[in-house]
Amino acid sequence: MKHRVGLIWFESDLRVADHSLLHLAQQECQQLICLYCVNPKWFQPNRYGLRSMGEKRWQFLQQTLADLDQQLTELGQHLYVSYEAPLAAVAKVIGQYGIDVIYRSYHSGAYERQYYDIVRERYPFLDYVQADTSTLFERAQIAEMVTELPDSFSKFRKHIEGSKLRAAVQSPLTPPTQLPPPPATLSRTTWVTPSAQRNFVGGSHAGFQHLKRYFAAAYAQTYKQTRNALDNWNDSTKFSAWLALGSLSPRQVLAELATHEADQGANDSTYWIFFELLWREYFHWYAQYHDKKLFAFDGIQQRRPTTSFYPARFQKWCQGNTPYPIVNACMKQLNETGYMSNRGRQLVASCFVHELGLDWRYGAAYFEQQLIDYDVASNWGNWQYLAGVGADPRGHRWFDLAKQTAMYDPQGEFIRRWHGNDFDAQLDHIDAADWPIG
Ligand SMILES: Cc1cc2nc3c(=O)[nH]c(=O)nc-3n(C[C@H](O)[C@H](O)[C@H](O)COP(=O)(O)OP(=O)(O)OC[C@H]3O[C@@H](n4cnc5c(N)ncnc54)[C@H](O)[C@@H]3O)c2cc1C
Repeated sequence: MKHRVGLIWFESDLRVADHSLLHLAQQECQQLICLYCVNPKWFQPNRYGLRSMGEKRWQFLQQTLADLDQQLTELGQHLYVSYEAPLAAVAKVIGQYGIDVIYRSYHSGAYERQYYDIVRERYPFLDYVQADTSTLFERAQIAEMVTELPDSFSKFRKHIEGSKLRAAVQSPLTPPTQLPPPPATLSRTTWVTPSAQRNFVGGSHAGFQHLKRYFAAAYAQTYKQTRNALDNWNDSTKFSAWLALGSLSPRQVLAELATHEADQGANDSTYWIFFELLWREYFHWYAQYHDKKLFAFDGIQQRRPTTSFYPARFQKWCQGNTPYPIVNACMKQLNETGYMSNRGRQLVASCFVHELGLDWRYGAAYFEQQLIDYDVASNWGNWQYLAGVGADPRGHRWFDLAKQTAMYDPQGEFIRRWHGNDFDAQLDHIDAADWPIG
């Protein structure tokens, strides 16, 4: 064996199937520690005064971790969860167990990458192995676009399609049959798994069941026509939460899509699922390419928006208490379920920036807290796009909320279901004593 004790540092790759690093660790290590760090920072107020890990997200993550532990147990391993800051947790494990190699998936988040870089600097004598486990492509397959990322999604997609790269996406790997054992002195994490939301249950087990069920039915055949609906479970795939935590890989989704196409036929709609996965793919490479600019007010455009921050407006938007019923309904849906449709996200983000004149980063931070499918690349990339500081060649997207309501909720059903019509008469409250100013 090449290594005595290996460390696999899990992050957004919480599965055992289609995970090349687990296969490597199986071949190379006598013992292995499977570590996940729950960063205490996630639960403290961030620069936007929000927590990055809201309650629904935390529930889904806990279910996912418990499921991963179960999968690892079947392979002779278990998941060791640390509640210390990642650098401290990794340092402790390295020191206590004499780690000589660290396996870690590439991450799209700049801060997650920074943790890893610091570890590498502090422990230059260890071996390090990285792999692309959360994208369709590995960096070597699209090397020219990784080093010179196209400035729009269309150019990226055309390159992938023009070079017929869909066929180059590798088939998902099966899980290893066995993993090297953990050191005998490594304590086992005990689990108290929170009960599940009705539809979204964290972990590969539930994710894979959902994937199979979705493609066994005919929903994908009409996906393109139904995907913009605001509230129905089967109108879009609902794969995002499992993809975000890596309990499903995009290659697993693509493989099931191909099987579906072989069984039930390929059409515009089935193609469109691949198209949407390419959006996800683009944002993942975009986040790695633009690094911390993903979080900058002026984005990648070096053009500062004319928006600002108004605490009362922000609070009303978060609560679904604006003069826009469709926005209120979407926000209440998000707060209650941890999910919002893609169309809903576009509408509430457009309202945030254009109608309410708010600094887009606060909206992105609120999504980060609330969404169970929060994904650093897709979230901040889409917000930049809508705020006009990202990869949108048109500059910005301003949705006409009245028109959109007529199109997507013509009978007002969605708004009624989520009480979008319950809002205060006034958006900005000005006390007479404060007026006129000066
Ligand atoms: C402001 C804003 C914030 C967003 N934040 C996130 C986020 O944090 N996490 C996240 O996964 N998606 C995010 N999205 C993208 C998209 O809204 C969700 O992926 C989608 O609604 C999830 O539902 P679904 O799985 O049913 O999607 P489907 O319509 O079934 O799409 C299939 C898959 O394609 C990918 N996808 C679809 N649309 C997009 C898109 N615009 N950008 C990137 N990937 C896409 C997702 O992985 C999705 O699961 C955001 C979009 C907007 C406008």
